[in-house]
Amino acid sequence: MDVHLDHPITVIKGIGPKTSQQFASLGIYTIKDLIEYFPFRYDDRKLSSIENWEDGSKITIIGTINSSPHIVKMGRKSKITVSVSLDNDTSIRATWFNQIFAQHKLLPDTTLWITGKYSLKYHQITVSHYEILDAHNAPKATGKLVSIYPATKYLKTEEIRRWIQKALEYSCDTIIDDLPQYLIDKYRLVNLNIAYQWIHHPSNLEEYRQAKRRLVFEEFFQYQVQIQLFREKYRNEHQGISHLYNEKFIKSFTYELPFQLTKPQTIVMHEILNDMKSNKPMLRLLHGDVGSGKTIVGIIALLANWTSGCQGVLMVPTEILADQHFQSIIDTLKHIEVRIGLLIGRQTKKEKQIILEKIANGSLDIIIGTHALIQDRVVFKKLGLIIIDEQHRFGVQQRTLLQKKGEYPDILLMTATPIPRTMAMTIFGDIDVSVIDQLPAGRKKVVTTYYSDSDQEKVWNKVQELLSAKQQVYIVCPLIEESDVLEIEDVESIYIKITDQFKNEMVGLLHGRMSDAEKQAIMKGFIEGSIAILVATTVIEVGVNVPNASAIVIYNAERFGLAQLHQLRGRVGRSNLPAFCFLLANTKGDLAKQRMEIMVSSNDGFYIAEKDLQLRGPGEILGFKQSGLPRFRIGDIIDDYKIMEVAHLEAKKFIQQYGASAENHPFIKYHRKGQKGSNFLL
Ligand SMILES: Nc1ncnc2c1ncn2[C@@H]1O[C@H](COP(=O)(O)OP(=O)(O)OP(=O)(O)O)[C@@H](O)[C@H]1O
Repeated sequence: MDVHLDHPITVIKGIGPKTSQQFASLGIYTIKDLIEYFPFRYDDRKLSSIENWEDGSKITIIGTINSSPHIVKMGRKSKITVSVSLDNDTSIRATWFNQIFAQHKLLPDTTLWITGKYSLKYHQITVSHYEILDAHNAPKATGKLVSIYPATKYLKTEEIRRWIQKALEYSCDTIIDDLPQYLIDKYRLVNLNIAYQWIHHPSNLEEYRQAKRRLVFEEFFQYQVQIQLFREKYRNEHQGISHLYNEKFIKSFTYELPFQLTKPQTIVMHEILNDMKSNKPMLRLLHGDVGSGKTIVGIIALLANWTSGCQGVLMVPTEILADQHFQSIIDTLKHIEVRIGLLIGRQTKKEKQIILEKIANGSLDIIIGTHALIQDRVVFKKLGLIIIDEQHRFGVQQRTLLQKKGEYPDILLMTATPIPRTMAMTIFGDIDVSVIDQLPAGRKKVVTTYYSDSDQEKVWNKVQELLSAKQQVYIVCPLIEESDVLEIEDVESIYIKITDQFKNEMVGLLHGRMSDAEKQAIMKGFIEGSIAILVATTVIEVGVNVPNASAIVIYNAERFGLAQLHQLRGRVGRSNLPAFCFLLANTKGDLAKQRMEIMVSSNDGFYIAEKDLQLRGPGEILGFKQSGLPRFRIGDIIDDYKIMEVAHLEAKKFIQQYGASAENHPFIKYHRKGQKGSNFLL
């Protein structure tokens, strides 16, 4: 039987219901899914010649056991040691830790491959992998670069490797390479079949590089064609709503604001209003550093939308933010008769029912909410504008579902992720991008300093001084990635310490495991000023706006990505008050010190992200990793950005050449079938 890439993995002999279920938990259903489950690293298990053995390095040898195993057991721990003679008449000691079950295999005269860490002092190898030499079969996973896959409790990397090998054997005759030939020639890409073989079993680094280059190009090109086609269609083929908004009203509203819009805010506002006026649906990304004043621009768009007789929504990622925006929008618009509603998960069934009815019969004009807005039950009378705040926190499907609740409504995505404009345009396939690149006048730089643990006294003195001046303070607890439970223990113990230290102040505690009602009560207290100190985990990271908070203390700052520290720091300096950020950091290493220095020297999100990138290596900065930029199977937007640029340009040409029929090109069609649909902006 011919096996094709879109066949289910169960066509492979040996994959039964149990294994296929285990693969399903990794999102693997078809042969293609399996083959495209790429290794995340390679273990170099090529035979190492003795002159290259260095203390502490990983080496691979072939040898024959020449002693009986010496076994030491300590409770559940164990150690097996044998002597292994090598080709050159010397011997080396080999030690296995905690592999007591191997003792029956490690018998004298057994010849085996061994990979492990070499100790010069003891002339010993600590075994991480071994394979007994089999006269009939080549070694399976040694003597070469060995691919290592993300494994699970049930599917070990060896097993995954074995099934992928089978899948490659089954399908190698039927794999069709339909990437346009001119691209293969122009970029000297290796054939798809070879790329699959090499990515799983490279003989050397060059094969790996060539395979990866081909597969990344393919992935990015296909992504670019699809999003560019989508955008073309969304913008050009569909009639959107031409908002005939009340220009005079908007003008006088902006005039009466308690502050003057900054120049970039004004420019961006006009860009958005022009899009809204046009009958093409808007699809725009509004990008601005923390605290640059994106929200007011969003509010103006919502008002314009309302004056043109449509409903508008603002969707935000957390209930804290929804509450906050709801309150502040009501406050900003208190002299206007616009009807504003809130829809969030915490509301009772009855409350929700009332809101849903009002949304459906058009008696609410602006609705602020969380994911709750996406549910089927939410039906709008006339949805004209969607604003999504912190857009990267939403999945693509969620955004699409919201968009389908209207007839090609205008869409404005807002983000503070520090990605340069041209990069955003490339990555998102020429989406329109607006940037607010200036903070409101009068904003002072947040004065940032870092302290070692032993130096904390100074920080708390300054905090006391600010509290005495009736200002408020955030205290952010260490980031503990492995465990929510530990994080809560930490935040609670810091809360007790702070309560004890500042006996005369109200201290609030906020973390992710609290109930929504508790969180809301605490946030309300902090916003209204009855709580002076807020001890919190990173739940306050995005969007929280309490202008009277003038200082933020961040524990274990060295554990955070700089982009994330910048976001956190953005919680202060949101008014004319002088603002302070105190980083409590363990800066023993040079790198940690350098990173803290960057925070001290700059308040510019782009600059910080760039520096973090340089210092920690591409793709590693938390801000980027968490930012929800589209994720790919093999390509990495940051590491492989050059390929993304090329793919972006080639996709543009491809669409020009083929027009709308581009989506029927076998290459695009084929991939679309296999596409899991998670990579798209919309
Ligand atoms: N032009 C302006 N002049 C003075 N203050 C302004 C101006 N524009 C906005 N503000 C105020 O600045 C504060 C921050 O604005 P906003 O919350 O919109 O920032 P943001 O860009 O959404 O930031 P974040 O990404 O951190 O949520 C608010 O208190 C807002 O009222």
